[in-house]
Amino acid sequence: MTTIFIKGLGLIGSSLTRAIRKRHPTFTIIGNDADPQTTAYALKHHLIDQSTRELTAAVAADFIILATPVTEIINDLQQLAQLPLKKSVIITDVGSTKQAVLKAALPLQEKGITFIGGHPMAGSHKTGVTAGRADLFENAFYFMIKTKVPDDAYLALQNLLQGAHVKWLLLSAQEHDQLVGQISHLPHVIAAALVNQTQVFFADSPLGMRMAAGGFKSITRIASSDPTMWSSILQSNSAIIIQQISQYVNELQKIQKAIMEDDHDQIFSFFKTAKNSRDELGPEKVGQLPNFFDLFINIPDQVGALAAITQLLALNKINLVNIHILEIREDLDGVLQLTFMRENDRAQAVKILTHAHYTILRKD
Ligand SMILES: NC(=O)c1ccc[n+]([C@@H]2O[C@H](COP(=O)([O-])OP(=O)(O)OC[C@H]3O[C@@H](n4cnc5c(N)ncnc54)[C@H](O)[C@@H]3O)[C@@H](O)[C@H]2O)c1
Ligand SMILES: O=C(O)C(=O)C[C@]1(C(=O)O)C=C[C@@H](O)C=C1
Repeated sequence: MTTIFIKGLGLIGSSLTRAIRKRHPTFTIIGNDADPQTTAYALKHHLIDQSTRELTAAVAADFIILATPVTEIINDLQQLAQLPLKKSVIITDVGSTKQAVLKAALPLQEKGITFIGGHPMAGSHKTGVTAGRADLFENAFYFMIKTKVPDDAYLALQNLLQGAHVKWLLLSAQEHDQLVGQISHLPHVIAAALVNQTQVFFADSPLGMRMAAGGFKSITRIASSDPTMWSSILQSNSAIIIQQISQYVNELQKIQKAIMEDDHDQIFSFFKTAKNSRDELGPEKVGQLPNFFDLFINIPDQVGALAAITQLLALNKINLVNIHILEIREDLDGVLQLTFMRENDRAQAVKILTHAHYTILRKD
């Protein structure tokens, strides 16, 4: 009997358990998450077989998967080194930075325990167990970090995650952090900085940002990502990201200078060079953007208002992936973001909620 212990049943952890379940239905999955609602959901939907609040439950495992924010992964690797784990266990993580994680895994490796740093290059700005899906990683790259482990350990991990249908790529922790610093961490900093600067720009006319069309929304989608996760990522890849921010600021200064000098050729070449590179990437290679469908509605500032909406959707068998209150001020209505997996679910929800006299604000 193969036993998996997984800590962190959010977007990534629950997507992995879903993929493992598909390929290895007989494996026992023990789940650990700080949020009791998450473990309850995971049990109810058979994503895990047992839930536990204790890391010590990992001693029974053949595979341990750490899928919490990076700082927590680092913490757990240190704790795991103190436990009497199975000699044959394979430990892996999904954290978005790898040098700091590998450093924290050293005490385990010194004890002869196999640790393989991992990172699926797919995800979303959505979080939590309800946003997870078995096909989240399909055709995405999945980085594995080169370490001194028995060759068959890589194969065993790949076999475990076969149901995720990823493209495996082996690289060093340093190469990994440089690469994802540029193509993932820096873009998240830029998106958040742009939203913050826009917010300041419109400080006296708060409606300004709401006028934004496709351009602003495309470049800032990832500014909706989880602040806990992203603080953890930047703090564990600080030296690299500091350098990459400087190089980006240089690029902005170049275009600022060209505009100040009214240098048409420089301005044209700035956009032309970018267009050529971006066009080469092609939409099909841009990575996994899961098709989530958002609906924004007014929610009255009344006790039970949220429950009334979720009950209405549940009664009509409409599956919600995520629910998020965006604004709620005393005595004023708030904005509720409802996320659906399928466009049809959202269309049904619009019909039902309109019929129940809720105001639909927008669909994204
Ligand atoms: N979101 C992405 O796009 C993406 C992609 C690849 C890798 N990652 C990495 O995957 C990891 C998880 O990210 P996610 O997007 O699934 O986040 P998430 O917020 O959806 O899930 C994290 C889960 O961990 C739980 N958790 C947090 N602290 C905990 C603790 N101390 N003990 C037990 N459970 C705890 C949370 O309750 C939550 O269920 C992060 O390390 C992140 O860097 C994220
Ligand atoms: O699609 C998104 O929203 C993501 O941000 C996914 C994304 C990224 O592409 O930067 C985010 C963090 C990861 O570690 C890997 C993937």
